[in-house]
Amino acid sequence: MDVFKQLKPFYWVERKYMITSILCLMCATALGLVYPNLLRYLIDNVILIEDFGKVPALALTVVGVVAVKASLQFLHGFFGGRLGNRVAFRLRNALYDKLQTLSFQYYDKAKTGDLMSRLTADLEAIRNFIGFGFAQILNMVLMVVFGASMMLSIHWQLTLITLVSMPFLMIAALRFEKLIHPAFREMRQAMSNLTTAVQENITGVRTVKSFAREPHEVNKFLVRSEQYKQNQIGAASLWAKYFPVMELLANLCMVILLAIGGYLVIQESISLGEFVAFFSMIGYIIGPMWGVGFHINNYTQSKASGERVLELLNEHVHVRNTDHPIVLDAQTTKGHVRFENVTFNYPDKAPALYDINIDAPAGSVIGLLGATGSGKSTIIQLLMHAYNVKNGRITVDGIDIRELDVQSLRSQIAPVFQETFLFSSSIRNNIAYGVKDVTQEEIEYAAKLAKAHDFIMELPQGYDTIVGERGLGLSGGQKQRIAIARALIKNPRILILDDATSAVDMETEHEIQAGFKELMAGRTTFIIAHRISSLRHADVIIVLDEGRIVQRGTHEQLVRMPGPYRQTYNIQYADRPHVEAVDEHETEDRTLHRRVSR
Ligand SMILES: Nc1ncnc2c1ncn2[C@@H]1O[C@H](COP(=O)(O)OP(=O)(O)OP(=O)(O)O)[C@@H](O)[C@H]1O
Repeated sequence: MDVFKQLKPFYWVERKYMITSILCLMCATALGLVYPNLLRYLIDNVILIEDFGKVPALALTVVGVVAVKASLQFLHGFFGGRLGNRVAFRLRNALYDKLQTLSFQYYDKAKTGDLMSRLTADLEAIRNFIGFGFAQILNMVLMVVFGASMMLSIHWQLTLITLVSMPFLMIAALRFEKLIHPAFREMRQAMSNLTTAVQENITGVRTVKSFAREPHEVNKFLVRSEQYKQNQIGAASLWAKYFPVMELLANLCMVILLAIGGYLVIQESISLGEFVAFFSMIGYIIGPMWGVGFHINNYTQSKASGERVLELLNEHVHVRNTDHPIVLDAQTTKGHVRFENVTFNYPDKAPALYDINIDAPAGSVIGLLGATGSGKSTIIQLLMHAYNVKNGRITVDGIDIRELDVQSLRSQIAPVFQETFLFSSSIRNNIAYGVKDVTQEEIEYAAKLAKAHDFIMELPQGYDTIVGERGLGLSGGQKQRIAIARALIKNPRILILDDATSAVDMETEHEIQAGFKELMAGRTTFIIAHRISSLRHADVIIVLDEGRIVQRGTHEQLVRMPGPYRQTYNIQYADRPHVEAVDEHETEDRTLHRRVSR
């Protein structure tokens, strides 16, 4: 019950729906008791004494009771539905909010399929249980209490004899629940495997096709589909066994009742009316026994779902604001960035950065060069406060970024990453993603600077063209240019170009960079690139190797020094005369040389 205690804030605010729905169901159940009593009255006080004048009144009473009971059942469904949906709505929004606050560290390990199922299937299980399951369990208990008390009040000995097979019914139901519960769990797992296969296949369709792995994918799906089928068949055969057993035990009650009750009527120990009422009341006890397995299963499933939902809601947020965060003012922020003795490691890994010191005055351009895995992107991630720095500090305009409001810090930074993510929306919306209230002119201006305007205008619907999921339908370079326009429109103090022009050809890169010049003016810019041509104009170029800064200086300085920068330069400009003769350091640096050149 601890799970439901923790979920209380989500359903307790809707208690008026909950209480009304439960009350309606209880009243409907209580009204059900009127039928057996009417029957008893009809037989004993009307038919047996042939006083048929009372029949119309009795018939009208039945109609009235049926109408009221139906209305109550409707209200139970109506309020229960409202309750379930409103609780699910609150939970869904809370989960989505939580997903937004969770830090990069969480997403490094999170599984898409698992998160999706928490937001859909698990929420659905909770919605059903809170909306209906809980009331049904209460109602079940009530039916047994009402039915048994009434039967006891008519003839307690007959009640006890009739209910002799009840414990067996109960045992059978509980045993069934024990078997069906793991079967359901396996079925859900099999379903999840199946959907993961489909999801990965669709997402990676290009890889599948280009490696001609369709038969392998079909086989993989067949195996999982077969597993799901087996689970379904297993569950169906459990149900198939359950029903006859329950039917047998329930009918045993009836047989005992008919035999002993009939005998008692002949003996005139009970009246015929009482016997018939008794007979129709037995359903009040047998019904809940049938359902007990189903309801317990429903409860355990929703409890498991509740645990999964709570696990996500209670997930630790690694990067969060301090109690009194400093909000960066967009007007006055200058964008002076400093890294002071920053050493950083990702969880459970060796440090990705060692003792990094960078001073990037407002408006300067910093180039970052280094082999794959040397820590360039990590520097950028840390600047965006994606992870917490524990050793050393990073400041913006002299303020430690841990003191800054995370949102306000990130609103001053516009990144263009290696991999461009586009939403399945119009190109206009994709460019305007990071800002509110933006005009068409501003969008076009940004697109022109990013050299995206011309190709956008060539599309049949121009800026209204809907790009497919993750930007399918556009070339890598086109996607990147949209991403650059998206960063530009944000008008940030700090601009990050993380291999931003890697997907465009040299000529376009040249054009974009011409646009960058205008754009970078007055903004602190970090450029990560593998092409010297992208960062040769930087004020300072920092060369990284395995998390350490190994060289620092302007292009002109670095190209004159022996070391990885000059080697990279020589490789990339191989068709031009080498800057200087290869010296003795060159041989030592050969390994690094290969790594840097990528
Ligand atoms: N999210 C992460 N979780 C754990 N380790 C990571 C994570 N991101 C990067 N690393 C590790 O940190 C080190 C530095 O990676 P980083 O991405 O900063 O390199 P990079 O220089 O940007 O490489 P590239 O040029 O390939 O983008 C690598 O060893 C990498 O495996």
